[in-house]
Parts: sequence; C-alpha cells; structure tokens
Amino acid sequence: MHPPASDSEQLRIENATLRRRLAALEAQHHAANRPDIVALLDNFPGMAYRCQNDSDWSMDYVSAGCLALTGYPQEALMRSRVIYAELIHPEDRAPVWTQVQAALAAHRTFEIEYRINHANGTIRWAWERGWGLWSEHDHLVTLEGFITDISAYKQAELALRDNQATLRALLDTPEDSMLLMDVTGKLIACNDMTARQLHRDRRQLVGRSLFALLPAEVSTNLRQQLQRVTDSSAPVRFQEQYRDRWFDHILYPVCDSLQRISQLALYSRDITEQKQLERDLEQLAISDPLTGLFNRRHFWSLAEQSLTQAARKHTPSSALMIDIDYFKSINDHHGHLVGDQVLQTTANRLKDNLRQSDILCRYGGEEFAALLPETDLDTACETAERLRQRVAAAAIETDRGPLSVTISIGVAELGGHIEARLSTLLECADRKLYAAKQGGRNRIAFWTPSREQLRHLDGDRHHA
Ligand SMILES: Nc1nc2c(ncn2[C@@H]2O[C@H](COP(=O)(O)OP(=O)(O)OP(=O)(O)O)[C@@H](O)[C@H]2O)c(=O)[nH]1
Repeated sequence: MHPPASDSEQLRIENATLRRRLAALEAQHHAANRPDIVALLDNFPGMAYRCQNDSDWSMDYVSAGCLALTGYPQEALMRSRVIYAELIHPEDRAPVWTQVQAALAAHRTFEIEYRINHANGTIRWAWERGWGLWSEHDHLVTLEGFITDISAYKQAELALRDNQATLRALLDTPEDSMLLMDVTGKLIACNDMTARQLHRDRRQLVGRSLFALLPAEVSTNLRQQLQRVTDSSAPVRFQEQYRDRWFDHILYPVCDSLQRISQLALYSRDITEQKQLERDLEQLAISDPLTGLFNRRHFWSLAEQSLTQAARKHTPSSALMIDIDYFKSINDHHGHLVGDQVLQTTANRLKDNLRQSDILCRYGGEEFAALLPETDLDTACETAERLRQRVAAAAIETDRGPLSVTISIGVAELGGHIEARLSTLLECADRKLYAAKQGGRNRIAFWTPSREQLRHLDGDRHHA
C-alpha cells in the first residue's frame, strides 16, 4: 500500500502522466504520417486501423491490407462508402460491440474473433486486437488496432473439432472399451465404456495407472502382454476370462516420430455371449441332441486317442456295447415320444454309473457304446453288471406311466500287451452283445479275444 499523497504531490503526478500521454499521442501522430510507418502498416498482413467508437465503427484510417481482408479498397472504408460495422457478420455485431465497450470501460486492450462478410461473398474469420486512445481529460479520442484474417487457422481448428467429435463418437461405441496409455500403463485417454467397466468417472481416470485400477490377476496378465508388444513392436491379441465374463483384447503399439513406442492403445470387447455361443455350437457338434451323450463321431475320436495312450502305457482297455431290450415294442406300444423318454433316462442311468474318465456315447438308435480306459475284463464285467442292475432296478417314468426296461451288454477286453484298432475292439463287444441277446437278454456276455482272434477280425492288417 502506498501512503496517501499530498495535494501538491498528487498534482505533480497527474501532470507528469498527462505530459507522458501527450508525448505518446504526438509520437503516434507523427508516426502515422511518416511514409516509412505507412509503408510498414501497408505491408502488415492484415489491416491496421483507427476508427471512431460509434455504431458504424467509422474508419478514419485503414491500411492497404483492408483490400485482402474485406475485398474493399482503403478509400471505400475511409470515406464511409462501406460501413465496417455492416461487414461484421450479423450474429457477431452485438458481441463485438459488447466486448469492445467492456474493454474500453476498463481501459484495457481487447482481443476479439468474429466473422466478416468479404466483398466476394465469402465469410472470413477475423482476429482483432485494439485499444483506445484517451485525451488529457480522459475522453476517448479514437480506437486503433490490427485486424488479421485467421480463416485458414479457424477452418483447421473447426475441422480438428469435427475430427475430435467424430473420433469421440467412434470411441464411444456402446460395446467396446478403448483406451490409450503410456508405456508405464498410465492412462492418457479412454472412452465411456472403459470408465463404466472400471466403475469410475472418465475424467478421474486420466493420469492414473491402469495396473492399479485393475484386479491383480488381470493386471499381471496385462503387464505381460504389454511387455510382448514392446519387445516385438507388433500388436498382440489375447483373450481373458474375468469372473463370469470373457474379453477379447488387442493391444497396439503407438509410435512417435522417431518410431519409438511412446503409447499403447488397448481395444477390448466383451465376448461372453459369443463364447457361450461357441461353446453351445461345440457341444452341439459333439453330442447327441436327444440324450446329451457324446455322438458317435466324437466318441470315436476320444476312444482312439485313449487306445493309443493305453498301447503306449501297456494298460488294458475294455469296451461295452449296450442295447435296450425289446425297444421296438416300447415304441410300438407307447409311441416314439415315450421311446425317447426311455432313451433319455437310460442314458442318464448309464452316465451316472460310469467313471468320469469312461467314454460313453449313443452309438445309434437304442444302442450305446462305452470305452473304459485302464480297465481289465473283471472290472469291465463288474461295471457292466452294475449298469444292467441299475437300469433294471427301477421302472422309468414316462408320459404313459412307469415302464420296466432292461439292457443287454457285450463286454470285450484288450490286454495291455496287445494293440488293436478301436473298430476291432467294438466288433468283439458287439459279438458278445449279440450273444447276450441270444442268451435271453437282460444279461452281460464277455470276451477277451486272443491275438489270433483280433488279427483275424482285423483282417490281418494289424500285427500286435
Ligand atoms: N423312440 C425312438 N426310437 C428309436 C430311436 N432310434 C431307433 N429307434 C427305434 O429302436 C428300435 C430298435 O429295434 P430293434 O433293433 O428291433 O431292437 P429291439 O426291439 O430293442 O430288440 P432287441 O434289441 O433284440 O431286444 C426301432 O424300432 C427303432 O425305430 C430314437 O431315437 N427314438
């Protein structure tokens, strides 16, 4: 705070200020009339001006640049043949007036942007910086300043804004999450979906470490993937399960002008529904639609793999061929729908009474096949007998009431020291199934074929 000045001191300060102002005005007056200053102003890219603070912005002086800026020559504006205020775009006239008056009231310079109508019919963007000149009695004498054509810059700015809006619209797709981070994992930008998935406001996320925001296991995986991208400089695609949801991610490197990876873009899509569909399709491709057991084709592929392993490990395997007795008469007496119910319940009872590692399928019609890995004949017969008893033990509930059902089973064993094709083993079991049927049904029949018998069945194509 300055101490209050005495009256004479106050007068001395005001005099000095007035003298300084007068000197400045004189200097400006001389300068404006000096040919070198005029040439300088005329070469200025844009228009230098001196005008009245009236509603026309009546021009006392404009430099030659007014032709390029407005399309009108100096004389037209200086003799008020063209009113500058009328060149200002109608929507911008009032804001221009208000801003200039506010600056003048505060005795400060003003900087304004507005549109002007060029003589050639186009609209130009102008940037103006001006100020007031004041008399010694503090009266506004005139306004002066510079006006520059910034149309090119403005168009670029508008195009950039449009681009940003388009990019934002693209980024804010409802399903996908997109984010940009630096190489340390710090978030630079992200879309709304990312914010929603991280349960945060988007603005709060910028600058934070993505690793700190993610659950530990997801974060660890992301770090590894980030390392892969920075090591290879190539995008990496990976899928990930988090809780009950599946995500498909693509992590892209973003390089700076020196081709160094400066940022990474992560694009993620929730593919839970797609995964479920894939799983359903896979299930459909490998299973029998009526019973839900494996279909014959898938059984074949699993059972062959199992036999190959058994041959390598010299462990025995057994096969069961299982057939519902008198099934035709169930169909004939009660209809196909009841027949189907019998098939479904029988399939469930078989499945429930086998081990997880046993491979069971609906082989066709009312026939089922099972391959029992690491199972010798005794165990296979015990298993078959258990299956037979469980099916026969309780009547099957159907739409036509409870039905008693029995099954016959053919059992064949392949000793650990013998190799044979799956078709040969199943053929052996099928022969025994036929024997069980012949023997009166609701029974099992078994066989451990010798090498010779297998070779014979195999058509001499395979040598154990
Ligand atoms: N309901 C129903 N019946 C089927 C299905 N597939 C095959 N069948 C029927 O199963 C019956 C099988 O009859 P058969 O081969 O004569 O055998 P069976 O009557 O069980 O006689 P045995 O096996 O000698 O005890 C046929 O009537 C087929 O139409 C199916 O998916 N649903």
